[in-house]
Amino acid sequence: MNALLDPREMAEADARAIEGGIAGLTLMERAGTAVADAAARRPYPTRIAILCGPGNNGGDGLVAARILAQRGFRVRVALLGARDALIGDAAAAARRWTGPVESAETLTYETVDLIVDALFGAGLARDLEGVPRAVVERMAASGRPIIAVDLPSGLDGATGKVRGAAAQAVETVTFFRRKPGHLLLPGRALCGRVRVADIGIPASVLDAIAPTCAVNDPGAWGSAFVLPAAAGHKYSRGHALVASGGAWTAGAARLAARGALRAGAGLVTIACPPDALAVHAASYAALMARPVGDAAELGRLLEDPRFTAALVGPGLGAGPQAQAMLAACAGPERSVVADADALTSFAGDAAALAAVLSRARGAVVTPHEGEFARLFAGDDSVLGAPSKLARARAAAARLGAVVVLKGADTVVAEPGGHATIAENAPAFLATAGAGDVLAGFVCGLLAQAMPPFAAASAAVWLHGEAAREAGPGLIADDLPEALRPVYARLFPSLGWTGA
Ligand SMILES: NC(=O)C1=CN([C@@H]2O[C@H](COP(=O)(O)OP(=O)(O)OC[C@H]3O[C@@H](n4cnc5c(N)ncnc54)[C@H](O)[C@@H]3O)[C@@H](O)[C@H]2O)[C@@H](O)CC1
Ligand SMILES: Nc1ncnc2c1ncn2[C@@H]1O[C@H](COP(=O)(O)OP(=O)(O)O)[C@@H](O)[C@H]1O
Ligand SMILES: [K+]
Repeated sequence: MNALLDPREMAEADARAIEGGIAGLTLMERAGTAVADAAARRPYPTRIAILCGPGNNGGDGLVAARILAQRGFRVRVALLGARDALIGDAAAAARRWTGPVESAETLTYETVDLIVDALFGAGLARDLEGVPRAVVERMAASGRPIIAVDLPSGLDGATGKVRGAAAQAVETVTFFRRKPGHLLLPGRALCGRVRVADIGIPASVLDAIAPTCAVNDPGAWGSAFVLPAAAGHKYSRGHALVASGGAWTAGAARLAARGALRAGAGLVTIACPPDALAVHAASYAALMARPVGDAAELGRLLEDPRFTAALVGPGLGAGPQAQAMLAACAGPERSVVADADALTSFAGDAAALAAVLSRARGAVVTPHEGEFARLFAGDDSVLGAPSKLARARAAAARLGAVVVLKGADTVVAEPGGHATIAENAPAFLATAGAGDVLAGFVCGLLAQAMPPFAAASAAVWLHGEAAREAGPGLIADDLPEALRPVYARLFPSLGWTGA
């Protein structure tokens, strides 16, 4: 698992490494060396200004300054605050810097080729105001390339939000593990390229910290991924049901159904109003279609226990009918995915949605920000949570279900607080129907009995990879097809031998 550490967990990792016998100053020396290496690799960075803050982030900058000066670069150090106010390891790093120290407040950039931003890192405690904010804003306005130490100063490592001001970096050097703020927008965009430097903190410190947030990649869910078994048959791979709207809005369900089938469900049936039957039956040979007039008929169809997962929402139309369809799908034998109109049907009434979902074997909801805001309207403890990560976690706890909060930085969270953050979705994935395919991927994985949190995370990652595979210009129809080469790479990496 590729853990992401919030600043509190990172401080604990530092502390545990120090308890284990690695001096804090040694960690700082390695951190500063990694920053110096990154600066030295930039094209022609002969004149480097290093802006150092009052804490250990500034200490890293002072170490980098010394090393770069030793390597022959023309280095200027500019400090925010008084030199004799530095304490601990940062004070020790300052003693090892024998050159002049300017004031960050008055620094000018005419003769600077590269800036190292070592003002604030994990210790950012409040919004930047006054002098620190002005320093960051002038640095940002200088137009010079900036290498950020740990985080662009002013960026909150836990939330990915800018607290007052932050300067766009071309590169960010962080230590040991990335933080949620490196992946959550706007943080991800502000960091530029992120390098993770090994500063000698042993990975074993993570056993005690037990981080609950991870990068969404196969390391987060690969062990739960269900590979086709030699002795399997189509029913053992699960039967997914996708509820469709009428003939005019049937495309959404078709995209989802095709996604579920490509994701590996053994069978996929579209349940649709009779007027849409012809369009579904004629569209895609591998899909089955069954006419279902209302929720009661859907319930009767689902008396067949071989239906292992159901998706309700895409193209369905919001209202009591969609609520009843979702309720008909939620049973102890079956996992459900509630998307789109199924979520809007419960606008402002998340408790009612939670009650329905609680009857399902497993439940995943897949809102985009608009659906999320509608569903939790009036619930400030969810909508007012400090980050996208915190909102998704609060929503998952409220619903007792896995929440996929979509966007360029899709967060998947489960009620216990575990979460993944995606970083592989290309911007061209924002296209009509892409969300329907994603819901279908989730449903297809749930149908194969993959646990909901793993299934939802895997679906989001696969969706991003499929988009990359399809490339710019993609439309939603391309996504299910593009899953095949993604699976062709993924399966062997998970130990599948083709048997
Ligand atoms: N031993 C360790 O803990 C290590 C820490 N490292 C570095 O240390 C950093 C964390 O150091 P610190 O915990 O000292 O924190 P920072 O150096 O990030 O910031 C803390 C300082 O900034 C001040 N401050 C916070 N918010 C402010 C605001 N809005 N306006 C004005 N002043 C503000 C605080 O009063 C404090 O003086 C990491 O980001 C990393 O760069 C690395 O050297 C690796 C080892
Ligand atoms: N800027 C972006 N970069 C990458 N992926 C994005 C971006 N914006 C949206 N997405 C993804 O595109 C999909 C859009 O889904 P959704 O909003 O439900 O659209 P639709 O209802 O048209 O299918 C989601 O998976 C979302 O995560
Ligand atoms: K910084």
